Amino acid sequence: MEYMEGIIYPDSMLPGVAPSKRRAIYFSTAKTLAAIHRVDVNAIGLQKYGRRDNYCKRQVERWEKQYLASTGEGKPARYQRMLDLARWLKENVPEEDSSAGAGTGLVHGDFRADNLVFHPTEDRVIGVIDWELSTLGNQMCDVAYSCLPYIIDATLSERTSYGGFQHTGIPDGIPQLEEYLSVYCSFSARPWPAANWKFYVAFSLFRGASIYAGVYHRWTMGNASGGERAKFAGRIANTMVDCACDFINREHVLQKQPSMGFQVSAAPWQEFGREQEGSISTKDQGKFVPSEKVMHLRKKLMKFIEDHIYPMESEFYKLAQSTSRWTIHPEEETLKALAKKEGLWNLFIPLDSAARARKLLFEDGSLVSPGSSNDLLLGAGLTNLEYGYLCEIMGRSVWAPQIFNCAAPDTGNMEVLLRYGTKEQQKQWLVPLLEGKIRSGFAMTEPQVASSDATNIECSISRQGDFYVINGRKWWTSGAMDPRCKILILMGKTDFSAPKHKQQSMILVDINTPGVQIKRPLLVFGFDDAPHGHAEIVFENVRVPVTNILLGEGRGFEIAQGRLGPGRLHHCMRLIGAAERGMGLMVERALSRTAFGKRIAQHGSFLSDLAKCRIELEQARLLVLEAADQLDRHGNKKARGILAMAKVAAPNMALKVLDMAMQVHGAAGVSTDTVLSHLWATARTLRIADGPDEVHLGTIAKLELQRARL
Ligand SMILES: Cc1cc2nc3c(=O)[nH]c(=O)nc-3n(C[C@H](O)[C@H](O)[C@H](O)COP(=O)(O)OP(=O)(O)OC[C@H]3O[C@@H](n4cnc5c(N)ncnc54)[C@H](O)[C@@H]3O)c2cc1C
Repeated sequence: MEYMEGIIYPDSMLPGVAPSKRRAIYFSTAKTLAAIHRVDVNAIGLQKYGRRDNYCKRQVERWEKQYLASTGEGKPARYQRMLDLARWLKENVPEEDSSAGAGTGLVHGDFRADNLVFHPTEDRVIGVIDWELSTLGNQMCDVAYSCLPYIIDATLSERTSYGGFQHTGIPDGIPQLEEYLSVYCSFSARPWPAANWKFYVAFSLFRGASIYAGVYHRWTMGNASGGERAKFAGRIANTMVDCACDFINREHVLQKQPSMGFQVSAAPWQEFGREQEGSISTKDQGKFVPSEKVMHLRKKLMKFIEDHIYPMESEFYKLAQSTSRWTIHPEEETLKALAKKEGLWNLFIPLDSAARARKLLFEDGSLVSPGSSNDLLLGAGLTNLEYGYLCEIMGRSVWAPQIFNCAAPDTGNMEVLLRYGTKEQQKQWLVPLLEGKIRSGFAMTEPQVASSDATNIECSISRQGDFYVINGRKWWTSGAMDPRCKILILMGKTDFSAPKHKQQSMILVDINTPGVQIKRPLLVFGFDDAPHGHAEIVFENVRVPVTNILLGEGRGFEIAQGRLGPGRLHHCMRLIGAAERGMGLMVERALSRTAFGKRIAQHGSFLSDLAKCRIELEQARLLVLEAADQLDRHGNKKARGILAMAKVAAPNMALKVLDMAMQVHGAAGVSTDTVLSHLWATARTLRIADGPDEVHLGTIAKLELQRARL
């Protein structure tokens, strides 16, 4: 046991808690119970903690005895229906109770809302208290007991009705009983409990009644621990008995199968796992089967995002919509430190680029980055294909990539410095970028010319002695509004008279150089993407040292090719993740919302649209993985056709899936109350940014025609 700082929700209706949080709280409760039930008691030395078999039989006898001891002559009145109930229970103990096999193990014994401690800011259980009644035995008793709020409201107070959610209506956001049970079944790998549900619920009410009868008895003697509220315990005890008797007499208590379009199969845990991972698995053999190492990182990333980033999203948005929007949320830096500690850092760096930087920067031992191992700074030694499986996960939240130091445009800029930077340029700019201490921008696009054709760029870079002087206007320089942005890679012309593809150069510009004027942040469908932003910037007689040129004058196109290949693919990978998130939210909504008498998930039109989304998503994923594989094996130039295909397919697919997800959410979908609209807006820009669709389609068609001519 240890002290845990957290929240306890004493009322299972969760008054004052937002609906989305209520849902998360209930699902976390179900997962926690499943986790307790999955504990291998032998492995932790608890095999002798109790007898596993005949748990219910023994429990009914024990609680009947307790009841008899708390009621009768000279004590509170004994209720005949309670004794009838005990008899019914003894006669109806499920057969499975007599064995010590599946479904038996660690039992908490008092698993209810106010025995759970939740994280102070995230909706997940961090502690389970009050293990006084724990033992080994039939775990379905815990499950039914945890479902009692649906059947009865047993809070101690003076009321006439004690109906549970099934009587009063489910508070907004709290899942249906069926959903709650499905989550439990999925996470515990237990079959759907319909067969003996009547018994387990009746037993839970019986046990509750016996406990309350004891509380009431102690109150009559003046020593109840619950204070004055204990005076209501007698009445609740009898209400529980009545409720159990009614329950037993009901024809239907739980659907035979979980409906709502999902089936709990023989191995629901595995099913759930597969769903969570999309089509990715290491179990099979084939071309796109990630290694154990990659799968390990993937799971770690997923957990990190679920545990640390999803719960912070609304906080990040709140700051980004406030008057302090252009500042960094302190938690962002904390999470970066945590990600680094967990080895989830700079994963985008391809093997070959890491090798060059390692040689230039670290081999002579002159440069050791304080607090971080050099190997960590240069990523995990992954190929583009391997990174594909990970980058996808980061795409699920617009806030995630930067936490792992894998956000655009920093990744592309680091890639340029890794591949083409001199030792001095690397020391000055690459190292702090790798460490996540500064951020960067890429300034190519100009408002006055069609910038999808970079030969149009007009910004001039002219040499004057030991300096280059830069004049021009750029816009959509992403990340330049970020207070941590210190360096820009600028593309401009060093020689207007040279052959078309030799006029351009790239140069490093310290954002604080005199003459760099940030004019305004641009908005994407109203999103300014604070605190990073997309800036319009004027460069007026900006003087930078000649040593800031990258690779040499006239080499801008050469660098652009190197920068854009992996960078483009990273966008595609993230779009797969954004679409996966959309799918998840869409399904969750469709399963929980009722329109015209049935769940949205039960309407035929939804099912066919959902299936089509899944088909398109899987198609796009395969294309993206294939492109990454070809990039690894053949390089940028040879892989340009498939890269172009992925770049067209991924945003179009993501837009379709996210649009459908928004549709299922109704008006909420187009609001900023869900992440969908922001993910959609970002996906829409990627039909333009990093080259419009038409340019990529042109590349694909050109290659196709060339092939026909060969
Ligand atoms: C959110 C966002 C972030 C961005 N971040 C950056 C950044 O960090 N740095 C940066 O430099 N730029 C950035 N950009 C700019 C982006 O790269 C350019 O918008 C893109 O290259 C297109 O250039 P353009 O806007 O000048 O469109 P134009 O070149 O004017 O093209 C407009 C349209 O013309 C059509 N077209 C163009 N070429 C063809 C063709 N060959 N065949 C048929 N039709 C064609 C297409 O429909 C195209 O959409 C960003 C843009 C957005 C929206």
